[in-house]
Amino acid sequence: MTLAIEARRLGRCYGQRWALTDCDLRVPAGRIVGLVGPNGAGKSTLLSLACGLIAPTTGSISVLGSRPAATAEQLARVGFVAQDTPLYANLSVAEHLRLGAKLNPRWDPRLAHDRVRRIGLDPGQKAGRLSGGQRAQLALTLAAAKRPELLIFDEPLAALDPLARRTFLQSLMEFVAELAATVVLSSHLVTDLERVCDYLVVLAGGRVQVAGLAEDLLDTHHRLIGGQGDFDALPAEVDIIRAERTGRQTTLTLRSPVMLPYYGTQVQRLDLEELVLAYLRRAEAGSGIAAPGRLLPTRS
Ligand SMILES: Nc1ncnc2c1ncn2[C@@H]1O[C@H](COP(=O)(O)OP(=O)(O)OP(=O)(O)O)[C@@H](O)[C@H]1O
Repeated sequence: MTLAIEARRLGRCYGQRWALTDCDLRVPAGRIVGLVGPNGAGKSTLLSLACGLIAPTTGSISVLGSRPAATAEQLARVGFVAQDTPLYANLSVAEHLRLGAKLNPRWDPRLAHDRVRRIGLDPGQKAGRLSGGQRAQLALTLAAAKRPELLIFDEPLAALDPLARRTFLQSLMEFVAELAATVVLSSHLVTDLERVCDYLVVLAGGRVQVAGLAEDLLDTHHRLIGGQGDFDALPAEVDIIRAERTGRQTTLTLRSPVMLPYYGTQVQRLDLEELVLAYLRRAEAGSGIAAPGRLLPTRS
């Protein structure tokens, strides 16, 4: 399997503070990847490592099979749009395209010009006068016209209103279909990304909490609702992500690679938001959940 990003025991420290710890990831190529996590989770740090803007403190990362930013050719294979869509305020849209053509060996002028026309940007307009949505579209155009194999966006939706978000994601999907590239998008909210992402990485507290194909994650995570003693004998391979008790009722959110044959309990599927929230709550609690035998009430 071709990997877009492979990280092994990856860590990054700023001064005394670890922003990313023990990160193991194998992100397959050809996917639209959602990198989700709260403020300070380490998303920008991971993406900056993937682009070669910063170096690992521990472990290693490879992107499309090579060390990030190792060569000019490797740089050309990766497009990166940092947070706040950095553009030159005093340059016009057309000047941005000319600059892109000069700096990028694989630049596709047709794609860039067609796209600017389609989204109705005035080529003479200075970037500093564009709206947030227009800036995001210009940044997307510049990154895509590089014809990268991997396109990375750090929180591209944060400054956009709901309509601009939709338009941006729609444009992104068009580009993805045209470029056949792997795309990584980060966000605080999985709801921003769930319509477009087919692979999910949840980061919290500088650690990867869960990663995988969205459909596999949905197939292997469930909520079980039952009474005391209903869950005494969970299979060993079950990972309890979250346990809540109200009165006599116990609700477990768990990951199980096997079918759960529990009679007398309700088994519910989770949506992606519920799944991500369960992992974020577990990370916030700081510990992970104890092994089932220790956590669950014993049958009397
Ligand atoms: N250049 C830096 N110097 C010192 N600490 C940093 C630096 N960059 C990030 N950090 C710290 O590393 C941790 C992770 O930050 P990072 O920006 O990677 O998280 P994030 O998930 O992208 O957050 P946000 O969603 O708020 O942008 C935070 O505690 C942050 O304060």
